[in-house]
Parts: sequence; structure tokens; C-alpha cells
Amino acid sequence: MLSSTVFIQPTSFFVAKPHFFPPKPTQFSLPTKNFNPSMSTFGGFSVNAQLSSDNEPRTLIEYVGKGGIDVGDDLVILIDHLQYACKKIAALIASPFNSSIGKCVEGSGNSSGTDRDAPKPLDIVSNDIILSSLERSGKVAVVASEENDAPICLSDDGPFVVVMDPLDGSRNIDASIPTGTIFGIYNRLKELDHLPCDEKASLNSLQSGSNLVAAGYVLYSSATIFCATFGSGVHAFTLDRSTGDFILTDPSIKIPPRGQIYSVNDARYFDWPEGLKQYIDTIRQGKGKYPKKYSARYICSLVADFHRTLLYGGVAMNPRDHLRLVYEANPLSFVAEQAGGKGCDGKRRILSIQPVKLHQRLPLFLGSPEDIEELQSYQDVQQKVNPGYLV
Ligand SMILES: O=P(O)(O)OC[C@H]1O[C@](O)(COP(=O)(O)O)[C@@H](O)[C@@H]1O
Repeated sequence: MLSSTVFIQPTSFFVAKPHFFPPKPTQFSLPTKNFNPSMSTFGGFSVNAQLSSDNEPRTLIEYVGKGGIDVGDDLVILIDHLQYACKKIAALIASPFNSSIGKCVEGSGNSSGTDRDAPKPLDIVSNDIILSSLERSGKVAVVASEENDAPICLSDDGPFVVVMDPLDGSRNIDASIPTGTIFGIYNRLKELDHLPCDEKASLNSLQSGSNLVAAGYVLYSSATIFCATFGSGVHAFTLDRSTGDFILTDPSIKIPPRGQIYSVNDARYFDWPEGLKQYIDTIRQGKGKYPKKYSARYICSLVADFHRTLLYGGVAMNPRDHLRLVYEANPLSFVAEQAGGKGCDGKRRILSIQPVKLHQRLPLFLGSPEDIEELQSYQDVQQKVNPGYLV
């Protein structure tokens, strides 16, 4: 059973339809005559898509299924349900009625409160959308979410355990700034099957990040991008809104070994330790190992800041104890490593840290290997002062 209840008032504008199984991915057939396989035109715009040999773009589900990297039927079904849920979230975020949907959630926090970490309505709606999709998949034994105090048992024999932050960065929603879903997938630990539900749910979701079998994120921005690793590289799929398919657009992403961008909330500069101040001052002036002045970019939305870092290189960080190990740091570190990058807490490799609590927080540094190594050489980079910032 799901632990939180969401009341969405049906309006004449938005009627949530139940689904029993995600629709089969639609094939997007391209014209075969006079067709340049790397480019098609769409409403007057040029569209690039990754094409298979038969001139069809690869959808996420084709790619993970038998015709592609073949992650196994159970995981394909899980991913199919997850992508379906994320498409619903993408539609909800882009809807002109998202704020009224949010107001229909009973008992949720709201942005006028003083606790900036209180869940926002769309976080809770997104959580419920993903939870019910995962439950319908029949493939998930346990889900641990940022929005639930404790992990939830969905089935006894589902082969997988899912950890997730259903909608990160949601305080940006009213300004239409990018947000994202983060997820990690583990195998269910069968040796714990005899334990009571809450005990096995907890232990299953506190697995070391090095056990992840898949992880990724969905970025809700000018495009909706499903970016994931199944343990053999990182691949990004862009939502084609005309067919509803995620199309492979960035196969085998490799993070540049060195970037020229740092991403941090540097209004906190005066709360930083000396090592971090020195590191940032050095790279800003182009006096680090890479003799160029760095630029700053900070969206304050983890998925968006990470996605840019993955593509352009550099380092994205939050040096205070703020981000969560289990469902933020571990999945994104797995993606970073699979793309040739690194994820650390300033001292230790993230994937080597044994989680002890579901909502455990820690400093997080993700990015290009050379940038992360240089940052770590300053040693004193973890912000110990954490006064609780209001914005
Ligand atoms: O306030 P800071 O330290 O800049 O933290 C910003 C970070 O917090 C987040 O908003 C997540 O925080 P919440 O879990 O409280 O939403 C990230 O998206 C973002 O990277």
C-alpha cells in the first residue's frame, strides 16, 4: 500500500486517467525515399535523431530491450512504467493548471512556510504518480523516496528495489526553471525475504551505491530528457512530444576529462572552509592546473546542474550537508562514473559510502575527473557551517 494520499480535484481542464499498462512504444517511421538518415525536418525545424540501421530512431524501450542492450525483461518492464510516470510528470509541470493541482493536495507544505525543505505540492503528486506506476509494474519489491519517511513494500517478489527523488528542485517550478526526477535501481536482497516488511524494506534501500544495477534522472526543461546507465555507459533519450517516445539522442555520453565551469551557490562563500575558498579563488583566476579562468553556472536544481556538467565538464557541487546519499548522490555518482567522471563528498568516493539512514545528507561534488581530483587536493572542502538558509 502507498503511504501518502493525494487528492487531485478533477477539473474540466485536467482529468487524471488511470492506466493499467503503459502503451506500447509507438514506432516513429521516417520516409525512406530521399531521406538523409541523420537529419529530418519537423515543422520547418531540423531534427537530429540517433537512427538504427533500418533508419528508425531508437526509443528508450527498444534500446533497453532485446533489440538493444537487453537489460532483461523485468527491468525493461520497470523502465517502461517509470518512463510513463515521468512523461505524466513532465506534462503536469508544463501544464498551466499545475499550481491549482498543487493546491488540491491536502496536508502538504507550501512555499509560504518558513521551512524551505517542506515538500511542495508537486513533489507529492509526482511521488504518487511514480509510486503507482512502479506498483503496477509488479517488478518492484521496495521503493524508498525522498517524500516518504520510510521505505514502502510494494510486493514480496518484485525483483527490484527503487530509490528516488521524484521531483528535485521543485521550488523552481513557479518560475519555470528546470527540475528533475532522480532514480536508482538495485536487485532485491533475497536473503532478507524472511524479515518483517519494514526491516527488509529498510535494509534493501540502504544498499551501497556500488550495488546499483541502473540509475539515472529525467530532466524537465526545454526538452524532457531521460538519461540513464545500466552499468555499461550513459545514454540520453529526448522526449519526442509528437509520438510520446523517448528517442536516443546522446548514446555513450563521455564527460570531458576537464571542464571550465564550476557550479555552486557561492553566496555561501563566507561559510566555506579555507580549502574550498582557495580552490574556487584559484580556478576563477585561471591559476589552477588548467590555466584558464573558469566560469560560474548555478541553476540551483541538482539535475539541471548535473546534466550540464555531464555534457560540458567541470564540477557541480554542494559543499554543505544538504543533498541525500541514497537517492541523489549515489544514483548521480553512478551516472558520473559510467560517463568517465567522479562523485565524492570531498574526501571519499560516494559509491564507497555505506548508507546508514534513508535520508542521510552529505556534501556532494560531481564532475570531470581532473577537476574533482584538483578540488580534492585542497582537502578542506566540506562546509561544516550549515545554518539553514531561508532561500
Ligand atoms: O540551497 P543550496 O545549498 O544552494 O541547495 C540547492 C540544492 O538543493 C536542491 O534544491 C535540493 O534541495 P531540496 O531537497 O530541499 O529540494 C537541489 O536541487 C539544489 O541543487
